Amino acid sequence: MSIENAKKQAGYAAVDQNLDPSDRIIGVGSGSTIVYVVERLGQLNTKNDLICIPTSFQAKQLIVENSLRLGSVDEFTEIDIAFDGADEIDSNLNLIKGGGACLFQEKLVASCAKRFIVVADYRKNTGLLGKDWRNGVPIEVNPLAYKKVIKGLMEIGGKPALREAGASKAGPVVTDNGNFVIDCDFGEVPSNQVQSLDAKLHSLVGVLETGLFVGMAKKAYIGEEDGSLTISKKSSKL
Ligand SMILES: O=C(CO)[C@H](O)[C@H](O)COP(=O)(O)O
Repeated sequence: MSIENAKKQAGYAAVDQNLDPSDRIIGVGSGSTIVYVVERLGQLNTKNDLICIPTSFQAKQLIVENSLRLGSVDEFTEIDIAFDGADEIDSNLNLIKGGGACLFQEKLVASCAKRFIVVADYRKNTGLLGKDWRNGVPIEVNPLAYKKVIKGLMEIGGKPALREAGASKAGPVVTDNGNFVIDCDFGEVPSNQVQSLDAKLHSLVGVLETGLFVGMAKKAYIGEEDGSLTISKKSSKL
């Protein structure tokens, strides 16, 4: 089974098994796995009843390309269900997100959602944040504050790096919100320390949002290498 098929399996099953007939306002995450969620939403007979809330420019394009109705999070602050990908998932369904630099809008939409469902392929489900995702925790920062935030991150024991755009643009990545992203390596972060790390990051002036999603996900749909599906649930929230 290819990685692409694992993503598709997770995306389709997440929609089929979680979308209730009464759900109207749907949060749409970003990345390559969410493509299959939106594809599935676009196949529904009831698609015209749904209003989809994007988390990025990419998500907006996906919604429009699949002939779904587009809404905005400043119009709908109560979202029935949101779907999104993840860069790494721990055993308590804490997440690292922001590999695609969309973490602020992703967290905003997830925070508005009654149910937040993660879709991913098997490489993401490591059980421990920082285990295989070695790029660090993505942190969105105001450009004026980036040097000060880098200093603060080093003081709390991280190894920060300003995310560079690479071959497509000279200089740093600029988010959909006009900010920079700092990726900060903290090594492996045990589940019971994710929340306190997130709080430390938020205490730095200039940090808009972090890619640590603590206790937000209700379920994770993981497409496995052998073609099977794993569904992880957060027991306390179900
Ligand atoms: O957080 C994200 C973007 O900011 C993505 O959801 C995350 O990077 C996962 O992407 P993919 O589905 O392509 O693996």
